[in-house]
Amino acid sequence: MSKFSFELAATDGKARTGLISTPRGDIRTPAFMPVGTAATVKAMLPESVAATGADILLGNTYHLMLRPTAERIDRLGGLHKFMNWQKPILTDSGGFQVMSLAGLRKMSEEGVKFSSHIDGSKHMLTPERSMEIQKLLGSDIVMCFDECPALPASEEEVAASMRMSMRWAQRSRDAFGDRPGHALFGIQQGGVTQELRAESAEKLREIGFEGYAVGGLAVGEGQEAMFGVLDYAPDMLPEDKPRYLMGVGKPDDIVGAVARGIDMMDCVLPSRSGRTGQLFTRKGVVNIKNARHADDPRPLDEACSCPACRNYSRAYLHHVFRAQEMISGMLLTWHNLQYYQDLMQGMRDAIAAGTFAEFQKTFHEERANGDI
Ligand SMILES: Nc1nc2c(CCNCC3CCCC3)c3[nH]c(NCCc4ccccc4)nc3cc2c(=O)[nH]1
Ligand SMILES: [Zn+2]
Repeated sequence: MSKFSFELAATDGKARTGLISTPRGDIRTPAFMPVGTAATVKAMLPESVAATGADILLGNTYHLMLRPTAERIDRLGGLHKFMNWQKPILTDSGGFQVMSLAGLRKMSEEGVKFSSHIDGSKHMLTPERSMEIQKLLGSDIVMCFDECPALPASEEEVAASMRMSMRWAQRSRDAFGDRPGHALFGIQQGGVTQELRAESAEKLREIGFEGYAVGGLAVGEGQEAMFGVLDYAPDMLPEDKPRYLMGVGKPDDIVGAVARGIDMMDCVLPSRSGRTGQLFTRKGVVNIKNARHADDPRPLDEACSCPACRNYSRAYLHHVFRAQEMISGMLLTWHNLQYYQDLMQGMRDAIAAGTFAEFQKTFHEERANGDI
């Protein structure tokens, strides 16, 4: 059983490119991780997700503990076997999803009591239970059980919440146990307050993790405030370990985060917006629902290698979207995930070549020119 390790290959300014090695395969960084909430990346076969270039995908403790339950997935051989994805899987710890999805929630030092948004059944998540669920799922990268404070929140509330998350991080570490080849990532909290971010980073370093996430962002603070935090927060985390920015984001958020030293990101945006007809291209977002595409014989993006761009016209994509045909979600999701993976590959190449500044310049210029 080989172990979990991270090698930096090159840096360009604060941007880094490297490789996370795990027993289930390597993850090229900077990496974008598609979200597979209910043991599926919606509208995609696993082999299609792999074909886009994704090295790792996300599973979700909250959804899977409710349905079909972690115990059932364990009995059936674990999440990799269950969903036919043999590469690495990272699972979030569930706390964030409880706060955004569950009904009737009761927070305490122990954890969170909540009722299922599916059938109203009662559940409890604690650091210990979250570690147990993620172990039953068999995920390769496990996230600490944390609390992400909802905005607006006073500095005192953010401080108290961060300190509870740090106590939960210790309990997560203690409950995780010794699992060679698997990783436990700590999650930095502290809102947009530098001193609180520093206190959180110090506590996480003391406990010691195989990777570190920047949490508590992309919760409505806006890109400027998020970048403001990213101008200092990643540097507070150990330089030789992966840095994971949770829940991000739009393509320009991603480029800006990589420029500030982030190695991994996840977001539902490419898949969710694919299903609503929002298509990401180098020149900006195309809304395929718009009538102007009805007679357009051109591909969406002639530079894209995905099936939607290789084999179909904009007119066809417009038609199947309007007709709400199932192939629409499949093609549009595939395109958006391919766009995100091509964006990551472009950044990995640029950082390795020392041309990341030019990459950023071209990225923004192409989008500004419109005419998509
Ligand atoms: N543990 C934890 N998770 C966070 C998450 C969930 C990351 N995706 C998990 C996947 C696992 C399964 C589901 C997702 C976040 N997501 C966001 N923003 C998403 C913003 C967004 C929402 C909808 C559309 C686009 C962007 N901020 C986050 C902060 C935290 C955090 O502090 N702690
Ligand atoms: Zn495409």
